[in-house]
Amino acid sequence: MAQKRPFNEGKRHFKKNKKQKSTVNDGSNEEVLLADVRRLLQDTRISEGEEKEKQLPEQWSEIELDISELSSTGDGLAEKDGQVYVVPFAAPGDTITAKVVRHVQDESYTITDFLSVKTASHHRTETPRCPYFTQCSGCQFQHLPYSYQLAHKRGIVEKAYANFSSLPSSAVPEVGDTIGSPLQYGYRTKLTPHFDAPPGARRDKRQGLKVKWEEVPPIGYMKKGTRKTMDIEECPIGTEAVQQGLKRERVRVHKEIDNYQRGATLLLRESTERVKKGEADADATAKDGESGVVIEDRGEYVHRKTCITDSKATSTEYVDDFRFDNPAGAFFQNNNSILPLVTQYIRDNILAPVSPSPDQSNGDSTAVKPKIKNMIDAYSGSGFFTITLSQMFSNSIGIDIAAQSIASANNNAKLNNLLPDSTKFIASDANDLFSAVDPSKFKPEETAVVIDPPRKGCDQNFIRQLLAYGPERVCYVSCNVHTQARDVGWLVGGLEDEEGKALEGLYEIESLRGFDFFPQTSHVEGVAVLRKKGSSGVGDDVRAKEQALKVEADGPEVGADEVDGIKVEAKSEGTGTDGVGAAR
Ligand SMILES: C[S@@+](CC[C@H](N)C(=O)[O-])C[C@H]1O[C@@H](n2cnc3c(N)ncnc32)[C@H](O)[C@@H]1O
Repeated sequence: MAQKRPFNEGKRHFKKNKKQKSTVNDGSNEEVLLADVRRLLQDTRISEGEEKEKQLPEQWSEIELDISELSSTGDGLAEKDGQVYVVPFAAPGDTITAKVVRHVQDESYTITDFLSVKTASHHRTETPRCPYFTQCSGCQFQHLPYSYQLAHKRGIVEKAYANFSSLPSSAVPEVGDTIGSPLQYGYRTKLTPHFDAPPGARRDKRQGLKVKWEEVPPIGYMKKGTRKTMDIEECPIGTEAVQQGLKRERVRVHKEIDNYQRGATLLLRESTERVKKGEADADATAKDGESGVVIEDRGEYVHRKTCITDSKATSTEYVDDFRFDNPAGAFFQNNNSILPLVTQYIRDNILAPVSPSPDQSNGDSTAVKPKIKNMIDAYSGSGFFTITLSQMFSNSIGIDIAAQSIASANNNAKLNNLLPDSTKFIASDANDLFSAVDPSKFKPEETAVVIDPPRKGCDQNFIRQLLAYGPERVCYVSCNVHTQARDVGWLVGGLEDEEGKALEGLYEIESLRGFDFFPQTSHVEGVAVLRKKGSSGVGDDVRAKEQALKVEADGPEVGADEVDGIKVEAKSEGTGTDGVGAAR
């Protein structure tokens, strides 16, 4: 049983009804967890003014906890005596033996380490495939059935909009079922395990000495709840080619460790060679079993999959029949198996809904000419959405701050036979985009905007400019549904301009759902489709904005690049880093 003593002896602990902190948030794990903790505490909170001395278990003591729910960060939550305990690798209904790690005094919650399951929940039905599950920080849900994971992720999207959008519930539609990943293990096309320098390496370097490796360090991922790297020999969420790459890289590092002067992050990125069956190089199939090559039968093609470890080498991925070539170290979506589902979903939803006319009773709505003919893909990376959606639009423009990604995007447009006068890419900060849009060429009522920013979401300035431009439709894709909810909240409910004056929101949420890009983890990719409020035509307010934008867009600036109605400052540098799954 847990030993108890007054936490922080001598101090009185009150359950306060204190004013909650601002929810203008950064979508960090801590903030998301806190929202769940506060909501759980609301049910147990004692009335204002009432005092209670809180007895909290000692640090590092063992306690038993009854898990009542899963947080949006993937942890089990247990409430006990007005304190919430955060327990990794748990399931609602479990009784868990856990170790107390840290009390977060001001917010009445305690971080614990998972030790063992005392009584198993009926949800705990799966045998984890990974031997490191419950130690490695990468996966949270290998003990839970996939249907449960998907339902939980729907709840994450619901809570994100309830906690972080600042919208009334009436403005948020029912969240759709989470679309599952066709592959639930063996899906991840990129892994980045790392190893640390030996103790004293910095001092040796400062003294000009060669770093001494007494032994090969652990090569893997962070151990849950620590800053230590744990040795990982296999990672079953990686694709077969990537897992083989992990084995080879481990052997190589073991041999070459003395050549390293510091710790390092290893890159394991799948690359695919597509060969038509029956054609000359189809003897590729004969290479099945060849070390490092994984053969996949893809109908009329054979896919030969290998693992690249040089970040500058080119990796190739096929999404349906679209081909994407990227430097292996650059950002590209990591779960290829779900990408055809997400692109098809966006194709089905991005245009204003069109009702088939009576002579189209077969439901073929393609004969109805949609009024939207332009697409702007802000945060385009190497063109994934621009290219997979471009056939739907007369003009598509992708913008990304990373010049390297834009170079790849231009190359990818060529590889997919897209015409340069209809699909273009520009290296620029998305924040500069809408102030430079010429609405006479890119009419807002004829334009849909796709947004797929990094985890931190959009800059407020970007949102203000998007509202000023006012495209007919917006499709917001995000690997962080909490910052997405915040940003969508501004697009729907408005925000302040730079002088603090209220800017009205222009949109309503048409649909909202998650896609499970990362099975076995608590991550969920959100897709929100927005339409202009009451839209079918162009209102006076939009016409006024068009007029204002025409004035702003008058005359090219020095050094500006003009591409068919969009004038932007070309940027020569960018991050180009992977914004997803920092643990790997
Ligand atoms: C999550 S990735 C999405 C990339 C692309 N949509 C895809 O699916 O491959 C986010 C992208 O935003 C870009 N980015 C980050 N900040 C930006 C900014 N201020 N303006 C334009 N692009 C930016 C990054 O370079 C990265 O390519």
